[in-house]
Amino acid sequence: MTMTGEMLIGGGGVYGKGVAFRAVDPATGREMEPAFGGGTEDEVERACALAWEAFDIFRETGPETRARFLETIARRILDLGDALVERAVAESGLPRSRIEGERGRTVGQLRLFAQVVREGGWLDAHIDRAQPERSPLPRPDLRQRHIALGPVAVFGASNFPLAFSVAGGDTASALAAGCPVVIKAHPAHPGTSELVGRAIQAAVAECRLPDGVFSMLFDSGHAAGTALVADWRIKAVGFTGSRRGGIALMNVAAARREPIPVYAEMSSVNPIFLLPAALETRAETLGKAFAASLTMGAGQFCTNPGLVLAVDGPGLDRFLEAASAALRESAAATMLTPGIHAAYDDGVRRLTARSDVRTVARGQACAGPNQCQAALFATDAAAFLSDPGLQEEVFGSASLVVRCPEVATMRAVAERLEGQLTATVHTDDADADMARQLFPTLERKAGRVLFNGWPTGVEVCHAIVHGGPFPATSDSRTTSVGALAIRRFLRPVCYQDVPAALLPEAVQDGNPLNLWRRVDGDLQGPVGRG
Ligand SMILES: NC(=O)c1ccc[n+]([C@@H]2O[C@H](COP(=O)([O-])OP(=O)(O)OC[C@H]3O[C@@H](n4cnc5c(N)ncnc54)[C@H](O)[C@@H]3O)[C@@H](O)[C@H]2O)c1
Ligand SMILES: O=CCCC(=O)C(=O)O
Repeated sequence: MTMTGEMLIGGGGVYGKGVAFRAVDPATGREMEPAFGGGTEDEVERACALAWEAFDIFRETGPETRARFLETIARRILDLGDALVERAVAESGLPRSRIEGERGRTVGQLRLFAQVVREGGWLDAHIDRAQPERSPLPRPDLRQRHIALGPVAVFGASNFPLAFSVAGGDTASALAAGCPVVIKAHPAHPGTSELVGRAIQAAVAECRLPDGVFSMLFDSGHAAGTALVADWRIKAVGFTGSRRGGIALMNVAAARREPIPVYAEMSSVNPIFLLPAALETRAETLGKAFAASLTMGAGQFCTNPGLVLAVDGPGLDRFLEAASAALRESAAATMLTPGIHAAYDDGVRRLTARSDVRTVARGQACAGPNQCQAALFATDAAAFLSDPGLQEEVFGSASLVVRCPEVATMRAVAERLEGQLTATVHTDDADADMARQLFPTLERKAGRVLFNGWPTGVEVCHAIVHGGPFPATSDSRTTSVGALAIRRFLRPVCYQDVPAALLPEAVQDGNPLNLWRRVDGDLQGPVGRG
């Protein structure tokens, strides 16, 4: 498939009339062909109009049609073969093995949502039948199902050019819910975006869905994205990126005549709590494994372990020695964009310059442009507690260790932390009481609480939560990864005394979709399904 630099609007390709830009290979600093035409308000308007036109038809497609559509996207992404992998590697600086793994995750994610759509649990069908004889007042016939919210604007992330981008979790869950998607492609990987976008466009045509089910816009600035979120036809937003970008879009959404939900995943330092007995028994193993998690993918994971808390003493010293030794061996790695690299270097410089923060170790020196040289810092709890600036994420392989005088201080620090995607505890049996005391705080602070593991590497499944209180996300009630993500793009509708001929299938008497439903308070199973 050749790249044209065109945006995809409905079934067609349109070369944007706005400012053109090229992708940059961060490993060489060179610009790549072709030039991508930036979107203007006219093109945003056209994409939103088509999405709105498609909405009522798409949202009422049956579960089987939508599931097949998601599976068709998955197949067409795989059909792109090596061309997709090569372009994604060149645009992101990520190694081939990582991109191949991410492609598998993206395809698996689409297939998971196909299964979710087929099962129909997301419809959440309830029926409370009429009780005309009830006294003192009769009860009307009441039925409830969930429907799609409307067209969704998705902002692809820079750090997962496949799994969190054009056909990533936000797009997959919105399409699964029955929402048309208008994606604002990330300018760091426009070629990858065009390839994947064309695969989705082809799947729309193959499944004979309305053209407006999917559109994709380019813009290296913010105008097209802002106009998209402001458009009255857009009813929700999915975003992964910086805190500043997420908050800017939340403000645009809140200022609309009809405010809409923004599901923004933004910033998290993913604290690691090393409890004393765990440190005592395996400080060296923990130090080495921590360094591996910290440097994975040049640290460009929102789950990167950017903060470590432990009680000061010989166990922590051994941990730091092992982590430092591993970090000193770690090669510098190419970051996603020159901008992200500059932000990393700035963050590291800021920490290095502080008198209350010590540089414990650095990775190997950079050997090429835009490389991340890993950095490990240490401070004490008093300094950390006195300056909220020390909680700020430095996106990349940088982490701060906080030396605490006692376990109670670890808990006090935990209480002061901002919302997080993850919180991790390393324990041994002898730490059980301390872990129990920490637990309620960690549940309040994070979307995922892990024991004796590392936060990088999110499983895509039913039980996962990739979310958390602000600023990890803008809405802690949900997740951007896993089956639950579909709920973000649905809302309940109640049908009161609606004639049988007008009732949607999910709440018709004969249960034609064969769903689990609650009828007059009793959970009733579908025929032939366990
Ligand atoms: N939490 C995460 O998973 C995560 C992932 C990637 C980057 N980041 C952070 O974000 C920084 C920049 O990286 P990035 O370019 O991927 O994120 P970003 O937030 O700058 O951009 C993400 C997307 O949002 C758009 N956007 C940003 N600000 C906007 C605004 N004010 N109005 C309209 N649209 C806007 C961008 O054009 C892009 O499409 C990194 O250095 C890192 O700190 C965090
Ligand atoms: O960067 C955000 C997502 C992180 C992730 O999916 C992972 O750790 O696997």
